[in-house]
Amino acid sequence: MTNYWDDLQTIRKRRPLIHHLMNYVVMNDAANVTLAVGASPIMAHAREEVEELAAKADALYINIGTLDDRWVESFLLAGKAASKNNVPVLLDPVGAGATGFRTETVLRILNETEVSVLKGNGGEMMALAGVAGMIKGVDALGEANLDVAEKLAREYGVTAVITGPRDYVSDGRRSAIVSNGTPMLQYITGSGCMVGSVIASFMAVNRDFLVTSVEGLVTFEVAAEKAERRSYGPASLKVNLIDELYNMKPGDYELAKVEFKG
Ligand SMILES: Nc1ncnc2c1ncn2[C@@H]1O[C@H](COP(=O)(O)OP(=O)(O)O)[C@@H](O)[C@H]1O
Ligand SMILES: Cc1ncsc1CCOP(=O)(O)O
Ligand SMILES: [Mg+2]
Repeated sequence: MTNYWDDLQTIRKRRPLIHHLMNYVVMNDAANVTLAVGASPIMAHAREEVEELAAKADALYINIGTLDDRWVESFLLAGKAASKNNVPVLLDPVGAGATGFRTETVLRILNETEVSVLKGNGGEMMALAGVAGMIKGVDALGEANLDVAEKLAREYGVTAVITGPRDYVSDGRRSAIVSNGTPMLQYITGSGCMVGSVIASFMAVNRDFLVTSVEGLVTFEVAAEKAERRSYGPASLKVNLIDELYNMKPGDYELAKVEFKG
């Protein structure tokens, strides 16, 4: 089912264009991570150009992290243009549940555009499933579970990806749990945003979104595990992580810890 290495090679060969509407905090890191896996990032959120770019991209990544009214207009314009042109969309609901504006914006994007993958941390995804109080700003206060991923997948017609110590993935029919990664990822701002860039790069070359979600999670997290061995703390982890993504080898995928269900 998953063919990590073949899909990574396809990314490196085709260099798909990944249009990001990415928050200001993580914009530079997400671009570097996208380049390191072999795809081609553009970070663009002006309403004057997002439709044109999203329509021609190989995947669209909407991350609401530093939203305001103008960004929201751009999210919807880009999402609709992508949907109309069969471009897959990944949505990261950063801080959903922390404010009404964030939750409402996520629900508008889900209702008005064709989102393929909804990826958030445990607190954000629990909030979207109707469980309040598990988010502080952009950080989760606890873990979710596979039932929540299945519920969200069915309710919104998406592949739901809930990140955390273990990642829960479901398309409503099939599910998977990914147990790679390292706790030190919690000390880098944007680790969730960056794994989104890797998943979006896989979505650009394979339309089985349960598979591409697992491929993106495993690629990012195995690279993080390797990077941690050479890192003194979070700052060097981030640098080493980009290097390890760039240097992924077929044998690295033997470290994948994935349990498929259904
Ligand atoms: N305790 C942990 N152990 C291993 N990996 C983790 C841990 N916490 C987070 N991760 C990994 O870090 C990345 C970001 O996840 P998370 O921290 O949930 O997102 P966010 O940064 O959006 O809050 C994911 O790849 C996730 O699997
Ligand atoms: C700190 C912060 N504030 C607004 S967006 C952002 C980055 C969030 O990144 P992540 O969701 O990967 O933790
Ligand atoms: Mg996040």
